Amino acid sequence: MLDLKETRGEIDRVDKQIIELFEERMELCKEVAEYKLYTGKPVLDRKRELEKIAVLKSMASDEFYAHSIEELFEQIMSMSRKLQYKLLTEEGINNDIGFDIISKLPMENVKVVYQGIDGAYSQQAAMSYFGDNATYHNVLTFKQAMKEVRDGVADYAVLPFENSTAGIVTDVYDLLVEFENYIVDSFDVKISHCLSAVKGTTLETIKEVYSHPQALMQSSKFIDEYGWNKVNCANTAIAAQIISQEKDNTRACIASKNAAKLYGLEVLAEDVNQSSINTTKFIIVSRRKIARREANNICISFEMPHESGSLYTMLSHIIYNDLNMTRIESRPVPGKKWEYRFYVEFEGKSDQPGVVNALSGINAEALNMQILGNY
Ligand SMILES: C=C(O[C@@H]1C=C(C(=O)O)C=C[C@H]1O)C(=O)O
Repeated sequence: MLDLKETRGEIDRVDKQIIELFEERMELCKEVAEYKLYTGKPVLDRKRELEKIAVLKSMASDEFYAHSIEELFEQIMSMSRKLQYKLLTEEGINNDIGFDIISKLPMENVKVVYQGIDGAYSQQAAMSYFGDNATYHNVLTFKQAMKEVRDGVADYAVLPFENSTAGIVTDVYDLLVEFENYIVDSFDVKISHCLSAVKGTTLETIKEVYSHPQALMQSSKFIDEYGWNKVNCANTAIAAQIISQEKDNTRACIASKNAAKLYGLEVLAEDVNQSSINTTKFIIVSRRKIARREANNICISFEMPHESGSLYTMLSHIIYNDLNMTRIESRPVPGKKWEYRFYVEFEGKSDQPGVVNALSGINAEALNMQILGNY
């Protein structure tokens, strides 16, 4: 029988050679990086990589090894690119992610826009964040809020980003890519929904419930128990306004207690959301590319070639630079069937070397990378 210790000793000897050769290869890659630094040639040369892989695979003695060699060299070349991004970053290339670092968001006499009407949760969120020294106005769509921020009509928009029960607010995710505005802060608001209707309505007379799709989802258990139809509205407060105008006791709405009061409705049931920890994360959006000094979250979006392993390759930049990923979401790419845009959030600051390395790597290797904010 073979001696395990002896064979392992042989493996150790081979591994030492692999390390020496790997380091020798990486030193050569540094020379390539230097060449690229002077010529401005991009780090990634996928054509060269594919040619190399084909040649290396043809040197393998069987199919199994050919496959392993492909994986191994994909990794080795990925390491070599990461080293090159790091060197270019150290030389000041790709360093300027362009955020102005500020100590505090300007809050005095600012114009704040929210979606919905009086009594909307977004209004409540906006007022709790900016307080009495801001002026507030509302628009009917998230897109209009984004436009007003872009055009300077408003300094900030306060938009819902994600709910702990119903998940992400997909329209807001899409708009963050469509508009060149930036997330500058985020905060949580505890949400408690009420079922409200005009006087004379009871749980027995109701047939339809009006609200925003998110609020309907968050209260679906309660609504479905009674078998009521759900009717989508642009906003919970708009739903309350419609119910108060229609004066029809087959209809009710899901909205805040505050909205019920504002539109003269009676509250028939409180806290109808299925989760008692129902919370919505709101974001503050600005057209200025600013980041608070203590901001420690970065959100990016990118698309990728439709190839096996491409998401893995993108995320490897985050892992390699020791960054803690806190969110990953995907949305369909407009006009492209079954292709997705990814949204990745990780901890870090825009001027941190590891962040700069990761962003330059993803920017070079993904399609349409955008930094959505450092908040
Ligand atoms: C080293 C280079 O940079 C990258 C890494 C490669 C490698 O490690 O072999 C090949 C092509 C480039 O994507 C190069 O351009 O030669």
